[in-house]
Amino acid sequence: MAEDTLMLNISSGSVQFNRKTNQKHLSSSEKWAQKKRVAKRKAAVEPQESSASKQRKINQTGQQHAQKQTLQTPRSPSQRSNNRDTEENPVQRENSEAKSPSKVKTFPKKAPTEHEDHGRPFIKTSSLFRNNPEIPDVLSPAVNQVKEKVFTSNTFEELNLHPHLVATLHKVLNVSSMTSVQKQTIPVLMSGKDAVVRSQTGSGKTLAYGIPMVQFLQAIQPKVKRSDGPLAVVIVPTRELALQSFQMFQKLLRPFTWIVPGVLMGGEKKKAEKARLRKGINVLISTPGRLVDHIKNTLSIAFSAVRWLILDEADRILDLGFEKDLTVILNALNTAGPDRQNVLLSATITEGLSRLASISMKDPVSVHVSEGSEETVEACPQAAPQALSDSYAVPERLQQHVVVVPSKLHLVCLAAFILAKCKFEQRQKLVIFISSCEAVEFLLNLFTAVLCEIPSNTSSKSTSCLNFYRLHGNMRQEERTEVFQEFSQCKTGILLCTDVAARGLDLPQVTWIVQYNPPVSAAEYVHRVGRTARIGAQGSSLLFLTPSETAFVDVLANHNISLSEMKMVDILSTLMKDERFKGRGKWDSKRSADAFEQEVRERATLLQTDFENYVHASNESLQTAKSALQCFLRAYTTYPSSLKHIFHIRMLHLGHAAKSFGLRDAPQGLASSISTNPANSKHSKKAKDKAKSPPKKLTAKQRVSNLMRSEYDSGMDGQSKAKKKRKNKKGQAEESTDA
Ligand SMILES: Nc1ncnc2c1ncn2[C@@H]1O[C@H](COP(=O)(O)OP(=O)(O)OP(=O)(O)O)[C@@H](O)[C@H]1O
Repeated sequence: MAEDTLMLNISSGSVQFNRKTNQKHLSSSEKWAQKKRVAKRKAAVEPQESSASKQRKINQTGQQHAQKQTLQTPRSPSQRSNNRDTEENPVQRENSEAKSPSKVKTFPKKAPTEHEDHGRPFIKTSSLFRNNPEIPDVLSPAVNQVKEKVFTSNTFEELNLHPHLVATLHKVLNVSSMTSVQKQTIPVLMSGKDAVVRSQTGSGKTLAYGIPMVQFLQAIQPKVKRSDGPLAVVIVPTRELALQSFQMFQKLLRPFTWIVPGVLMGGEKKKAEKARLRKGINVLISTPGRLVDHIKNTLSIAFSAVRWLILDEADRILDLGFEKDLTVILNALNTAGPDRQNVLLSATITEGLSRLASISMKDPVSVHVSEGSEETVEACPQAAPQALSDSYAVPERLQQHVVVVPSKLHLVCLAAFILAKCKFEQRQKLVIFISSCEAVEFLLNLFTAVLCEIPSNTSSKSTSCLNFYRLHGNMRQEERTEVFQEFSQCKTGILLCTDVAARGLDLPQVTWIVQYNPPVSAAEYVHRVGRTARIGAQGSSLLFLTPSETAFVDVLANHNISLSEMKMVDILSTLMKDERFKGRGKWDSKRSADAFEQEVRERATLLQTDFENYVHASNESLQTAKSALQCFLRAYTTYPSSLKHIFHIRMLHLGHAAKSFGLRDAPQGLASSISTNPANSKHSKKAKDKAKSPPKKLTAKQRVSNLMRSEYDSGMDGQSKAKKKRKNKKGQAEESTDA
């Protein structure tokens, strides 16, 4: 750790060193330090068995030198005992390090070495492969995976639909036979009943409600007019999903030009939306918060004609603490309208959903698709959703993997995986889930700079195949829409995103889903992986876990989800194909397995060095990395209490987590800044005062909700009260000027 601190100290002076230019000025102690760094780096990339004797020698020399240093600058007992990387109580450890500025002064500034083979400005990367927790074998328990048949042999002609609607399905939407969920849901909805629909991701739920709704609307006599206002209201949790559903309705309604669809969503100009509402929208698709905003502030919105209410991804809408918004919406609909049909849909039915069903529906029919029970349509089973909540169906052709990676190696492992798929394979489209907007931004910049760099000293092909995109709640709406459309259309690319993209999005031809940060629940796991293997297609997913998180595999098994293990070393060995990360020695493929592994480690270390050099090259990139780390840690504190035994901040090693953000050490004061208990923060008077007052306790649900709200700040319509107040005032002003 002492060396790490030294490096932080060097870089905080924003100095880029070059061995060639600095070497002749080195003093003997500097030369010694340099030798030690080279030796340590060598040891770091060698297999542990073969490097043992070398390591002993280094340790002996190091001990002698350490004695000298101790004489120069006294060190605290806690520092002495913490000199070794340890997994124990990392928060305490980080605090004790933060309190010891003397450690920083222990070493004179050193000229770092340059990597001999590739001319990288090289400072030093502490060993990636030492002091990591042991990687346990992951035994995914055998489960009876729930299977749902996607397609049926039944055609839409059998449903007695308007011929133009059938023609549109064939010609515009390219669909001919019904999926199982459509076969079961459409007749129920055409008979006028309410329904709770659960079927696996990518099984065609949108058309399952879209078709009967359009059939109903086109048949209304006299014909629907714009001035009738909304006859159908569709609520979805994210803006992208709102846009996607709107586009689907645009297609479906093509032959019925008198029925007008419209979308309302956060981030769009309210004034323009008000104008559209005044003109008249018959099928209104909206995110919850924005609809509530219009209910409160737009005079021209009226629900007297509403006959359909659809809550898509209904469990998510409830999860996010949108209950209040939903109550406002339901009250507005109930007081104004005639009888209407209510439909709730999701691939994951939770306790919350059945609660929602009870507040908003009348004798709902439960449609549940699963193998061997294609005809399972039960009337009024209020208890059924609860009973179903234990097992989730995932697409049959989805290959699910898990890889256990120590925190320190997370970054290089993800990078190696991206290179494996997008540089060395063809036509791969990846979606990578990350827990915070800041970390998405950070990784985008880092990967674009380091992985897409075209090396000047090799003749290797351009890495232009690495097409990075990003999607998260802190982006401007126009940018979000643009990225969503572009990524939908691209043949190959990598989307780095938060959970804003987890639900409902139908992104064509996605081949891999990577969960770089684990999801907050088994249900969210199901929705994330559901962005691939849609509508009977093939797809794969990879879940990253640290050694301390492997019990999450059992949580998934409890929902009948089984994963197969991928080995970290197999992912890292992709680096053997990339000449940019070639190690010191000449690599010969005929050499032993040990030598191969050593070369892999060396290359991984070089890649990590590149990341760290990029991060430490400027104060700006350093700050970005630090704040991304902080957001990652904050997100980590928000796992629900039922998963705290697996995902607890106390189980994280902050120094190792820092490595996964290209930082050479955990930033000072990190533990106190992310601590949920103010009593842990001993640095400021304010914090001490705070500690005296009892901490404000939030429930797990509130914490998740808060995180999600900030995550989806605009995307999920989650707005702070103050912001809402301001907006409401502005909205009222707009409304009065409009009117
Ligand atoms: N009968 C069909 N035949 C062929 N393709 C279909 C059919 N019905 C829907 N699709 C297509 O399947 C894809 C997935 O549909 P949809 O987005 O409605 O799935 P979903 O069940 O709502 O998924 P999620 O749970 O992830 O929201 C879409 O591209 C849609 O156009």
